Amino acid sequence: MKELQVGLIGCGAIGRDHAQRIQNKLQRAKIVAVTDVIKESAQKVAQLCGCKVAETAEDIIADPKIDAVVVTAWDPAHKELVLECIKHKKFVFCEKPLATEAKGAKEIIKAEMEGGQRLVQVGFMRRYDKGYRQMKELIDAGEIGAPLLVHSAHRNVASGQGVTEDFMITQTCIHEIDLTKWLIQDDYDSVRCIVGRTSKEAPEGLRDPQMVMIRTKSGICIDIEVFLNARFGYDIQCQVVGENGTVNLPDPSYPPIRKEAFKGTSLCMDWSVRFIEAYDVELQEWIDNTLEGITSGPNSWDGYIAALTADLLIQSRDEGGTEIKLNTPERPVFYA
Ligand SMILES: NC(=O)c1ccc[n+]([C@@H]2O[C@H](COP(=O)([O-])OP(=O)(O)OC[C@H]3O[C@@H](n4cnc5c(N)ncnc54)[C@H](O)[C@@H]3O)[C@@H](O)[C@H]2O)c1
Ligand SMILES: O[C@H]1[C@H](O)[C@@H](O)[C@H](O)[C@@H](O)[C@H]1O
Repeated sequence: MKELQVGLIGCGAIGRDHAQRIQNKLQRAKIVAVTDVIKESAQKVAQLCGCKVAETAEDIIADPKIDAVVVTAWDPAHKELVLECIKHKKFVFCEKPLATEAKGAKEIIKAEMEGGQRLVQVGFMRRYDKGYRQMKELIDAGEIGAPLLVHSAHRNVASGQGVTEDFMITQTCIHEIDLTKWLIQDDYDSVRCIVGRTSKEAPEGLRDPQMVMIRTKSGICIDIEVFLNARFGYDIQCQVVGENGTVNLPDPSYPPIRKEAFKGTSLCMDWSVRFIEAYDVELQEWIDNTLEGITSGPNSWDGYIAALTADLLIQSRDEGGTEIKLNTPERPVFYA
C-alpha cells in the first residue's frame, strides 16, 4: 500500500506534535522532511522523526518526492505557503487560520479555483472532536428542537508571548467561528465584539477577556467568551439551547478525586491534551483522503468565511462594539 510522503513546515509546538503523530501514531504516511526559519527547531523535530531538514519551505513544496505538505508555521506565514503549494499542485493541510485576513484567504480561493482542483484542508480540528460530533448528531436528529441560542467559552491558561488583541479573534476565537457555523448549519448575519473589564492577569495592552456576539440568518444568537488569561485551566465550553432542551459539550473525562475536603476532577492545561484525539482523527482522515487524491473536511471556503467574520469582529471591537452586517458570499459549487 502506498505511503504518503509528507513535508512539514514550522517546527514549533504543534508542528512537533503533528510530525510525531504522523511518524509514530498514524497510518500510511511518513514525515520525510521538515523545515523552520529557526534551524535548531527543525533539527530537533528531524531528530525526533528520523527525517531530513530542508533548507527552506520552498525546497519542501517543490520537492517531487514529497506528495503533501503540512503547514504549522505561525499564522502570518500561512497564506504564502499555501499559495506556493497550490502553485505546485501539492495537497496541503494548513493549520488554522487559513490567512490572518479575508483578503489573503480570498487570494487562496482564487488560485485554487483557477488551478481547477481542491488541494487545501484547514486545521479546524474541533469538527473532529467526539464531544462536538455527539452534540451535532443530537441537534441534527432534532433532540433539542430548533436551536435558539449558543453559549461558548474559550479559556486559555495564559496568553503566549506576542499575542495581540487581533490574535484573540484570528487565532483563538476562529475555532468557535468555524465550529459554531458547522454545528448549527446556519450562515452568520451580523457580528459584534465588546470588551469590558480587563483581568489584572492580562499583560499590558491586551484587553482580556473579549465577548463576541453573532446573529445567524435564521436568528440564532451566539455568544463566545474569549479569555486568554483564565489561569485555572484550558477550558472549552459550549451549550446549544433549543426549543425543547439544551445540549452541552462534554468535558473530557477524568477520574473524580476526593481528598483533603475536596471533591472534583482535573482540568487540561492546554489544547494539545484537550483535543489530542481530534488531531489524530483529523490528520488520519487527511492522509487517507490525500492518498485517494481527494479533499474533505474544512476547506479554503470555510477558512475564508471564518477570516471574513474575524475581520468584521475586529472592526466592531475597534469601533467600540458596533453591530456589523456580514454579507456572506454564496459558496461556489467548487467548494460544495
Ligand atoms: N488547531 C489547533 O488547535 C492549533 C493549536 C496550536 C497551534 N495552532 C496553529 O498552528 C500554528 C503554529 O502554532 P504553534 O503553537 O506551534 O506556534 P509556535 O510559535 O510554537 O511555532 C511556530 C513555528 O513556525 C516557525 N515559522 C514561522 N514562520 C515560518 C516560515 N515562514 N517558514 C517556516 N517556519 C516558520 C517558527 O519559527 C516556529 O518554530 C499557528 O498557526 C497556530 O494558530 C493550531
Ligand atoms: O493556536 C492556539 C490553538 O488554536 C488553541 O486551540 C487555542 O486555544 C489558542 O488560543 C491558540 O493560540
